[in-house]
Amino acid sequence: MLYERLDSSREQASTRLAEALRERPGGRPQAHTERQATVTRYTRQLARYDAAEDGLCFGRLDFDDGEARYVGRLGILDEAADYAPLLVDWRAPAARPFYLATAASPEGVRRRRHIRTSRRRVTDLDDEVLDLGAVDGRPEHESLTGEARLLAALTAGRTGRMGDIVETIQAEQDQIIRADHSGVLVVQGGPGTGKTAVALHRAAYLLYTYREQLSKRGVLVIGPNATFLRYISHVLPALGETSVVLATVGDLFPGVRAARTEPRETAEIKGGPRMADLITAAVEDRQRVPTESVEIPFEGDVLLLDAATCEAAREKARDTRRPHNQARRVFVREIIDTLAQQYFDHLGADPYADDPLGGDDAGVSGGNLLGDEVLDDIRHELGQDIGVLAALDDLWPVLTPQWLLADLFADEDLLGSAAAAAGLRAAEWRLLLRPDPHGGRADDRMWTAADAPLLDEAAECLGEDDTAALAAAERRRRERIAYAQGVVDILTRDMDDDPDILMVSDLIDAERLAERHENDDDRSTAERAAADRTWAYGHVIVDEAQELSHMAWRMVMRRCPSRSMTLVGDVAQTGDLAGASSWDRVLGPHLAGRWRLERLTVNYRTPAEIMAVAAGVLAAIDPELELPRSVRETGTSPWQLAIEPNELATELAAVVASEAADLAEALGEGPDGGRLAVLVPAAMLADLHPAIAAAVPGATTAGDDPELETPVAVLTVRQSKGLEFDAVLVVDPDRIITESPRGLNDLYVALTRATRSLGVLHTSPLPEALGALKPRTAVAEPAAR
Ligand SMILES: Nc1ncnc2c1ncn2[C@@H]1O[C@H](COP(=O)(O)OP(=O)(O)OP(=O)(O)O)[C@@H](O)[C@H]1O
Repeated sequence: MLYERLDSSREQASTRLAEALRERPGGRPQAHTERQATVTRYTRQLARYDAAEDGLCFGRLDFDDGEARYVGRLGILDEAADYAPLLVDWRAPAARPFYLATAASPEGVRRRRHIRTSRRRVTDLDDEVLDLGAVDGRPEHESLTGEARLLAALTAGRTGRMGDIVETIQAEQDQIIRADHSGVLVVQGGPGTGKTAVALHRAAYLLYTYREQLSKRGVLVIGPNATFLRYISHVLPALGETSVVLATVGDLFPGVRAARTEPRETAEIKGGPRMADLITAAVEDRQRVPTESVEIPFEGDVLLLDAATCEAAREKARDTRRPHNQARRVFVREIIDTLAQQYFDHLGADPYADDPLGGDDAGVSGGNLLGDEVLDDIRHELGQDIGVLAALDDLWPVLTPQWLLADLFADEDLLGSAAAAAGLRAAEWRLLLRPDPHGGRADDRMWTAADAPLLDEAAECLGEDDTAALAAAERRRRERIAYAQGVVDILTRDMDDDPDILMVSDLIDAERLAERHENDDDRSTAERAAADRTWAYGHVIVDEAQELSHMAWRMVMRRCPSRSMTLVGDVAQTGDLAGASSWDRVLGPHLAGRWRLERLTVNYRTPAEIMAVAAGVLAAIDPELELPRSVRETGTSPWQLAIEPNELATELAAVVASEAADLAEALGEGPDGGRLAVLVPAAMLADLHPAIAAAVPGATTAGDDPELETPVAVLTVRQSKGLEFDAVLVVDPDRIITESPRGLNDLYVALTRATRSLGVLHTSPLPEALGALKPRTAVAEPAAR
């Protein structure tokens, strides 16, 4: 019955969409906008219906009073019966007991039923009876909701794409998903505790609950890298939400692609708080006062621009406290006024002299023979004069963020001067220098992820040179008003002057009518937001938030002036040198204590046997940090295998082939078959990948943009952040540790990526923290298998 309703809603939406698309809106801008809104509305509806197709209804609650309530992926009402709910959207308050009711606190629920369907057929039911009196055997984990269904979800093979968890959200996760959307919520949780899942479901919940508000401003989800964003990109569409912007920090500066990589130490410097001062100083350094007077040829004469005039103009411009490009208008006006006066005085005093500026009598003749309009004309001429403009550009150039930084990083003098003002040592700022193949000016592919926050900071200091844009906007506004006035005139033309008739012009005047048409923009909120650096999002979610640098936080905060944010992460997993070791320390400068903390404590991904090994590494990072509790055991111990250095590639390839075969046997091949990750020190990736690729032909992925849906992925630890696999092989943990000052954190991340099995292969002695690992005795030579 529910599927029949879904079909009929879908049909209705398709028909309306087809009608809207056939419509010819004609010349009226409003008709065009209305048609676009209709198309968007029905396209979204259809996406929502399609997303609900699998597992439309997945739960049923039976209450003590005999009421039965069905819970599913969207809400369906019975129009024939007073809009009684036939199916409750999982995000609606009425669905909450499905996630929260427990035997200890049943909230009136007698039975919770998990319903599994496959292609519209019910394939399985799990019942939980919450009435304590009626239960013989109580569930093993009292705190788990829908344990059987949950464990089935957790032990299923990985697919290389993250899935949604609406059917099995746990109580501690539900609290966070539905937490009040105002203010900053920080969610700290160890590996596998569902931080990413919770963050994405929270986005879906907020869009459902505050749709009106959030669909206008949009929701931004920030993740650590493009591979991760691809991994999570299906979750929100599967929940029927398509209007969220997914981005890395490197994507947040529109028009720039962070295509280059750089040493960690350089990125660390770029992420530090002193960079804000460095950029302010770099901008100030571009507001110059000449050491000697500048000679400017003008109309056959020579004007003199002295240092004192420039200094005074610079002070006036700086006093406006406007960004550089906007304050420039004041600087230009001051200089041109002075030059104009100089020329005017000279013209009026002695218009026929050969050497106008040299004479003692220049400008001192008392009254000027010429009128003010001449002075205005001179100003105008000076404002167009190439020589004057060149001098102004030299003293206070119009700058884009890209030009500012490209010049700065390419020029030792500029960089050294700004760095000294910001308190950077030479050894530090020299890391920022880069040889510039582009002649000092920016190419949009020359930037790194750590540059994006710097470009954003520069954009704040520089501001837009909006003179031309303001003039164009004013011109467009006048055109719109003229058009709207025409509309009002036509509508009121044939009406009598009867005071009892309400005229259209009584209701709306041309100016207001024009304003209504101002927002003619066919792009979706997400598209407009992604293209606009100054866009203020309605809510911002940051995943792997521990990785963000100080400068990145400054940029992210600018994207969300309302500070309605959800930040999820784990300080024990910080790999970036500029990242966080404590939330307090990292968020303090931006939020001054105005944030609240929630914790997730249960690890759904990693079995207890693997977490026992990871526990040693966590203790080595910081004994105070808490290990999340694993929800299940597999009975399989992680293992270690010592290998001779010169045999690493061959042996590793053989182990990979045998593990991949085991996985395929256990989980089958194809899209739902298992996924194996080989996590290697970054310096060894290029050497090891070919041997592995040869051992499992056609089944591996590696490189800058790995394809996670292939059976075997060879990755650096950094690339594996936030991801998960059925089986994981970690290569040379000792080298992973020494590759970075946060090497132990990296190792902790690597060890906690698996849902089933973990093996560690090493060519040097195992780090002490991995003492609990047992040798791989059970595994024979691959050839013998
Ligand atoms: N309530 C749940 N029901 C089913 N699966 C869940 C649930 N919570 C988490 N999971 C699964 O557990 C795995 C780990 O979740 P997720 O990646 O969100 O964890 P995380 O805390 O972000 O991990 P990490 O910090 O290690 O990257 C995912 O496969 C997720 O789907």
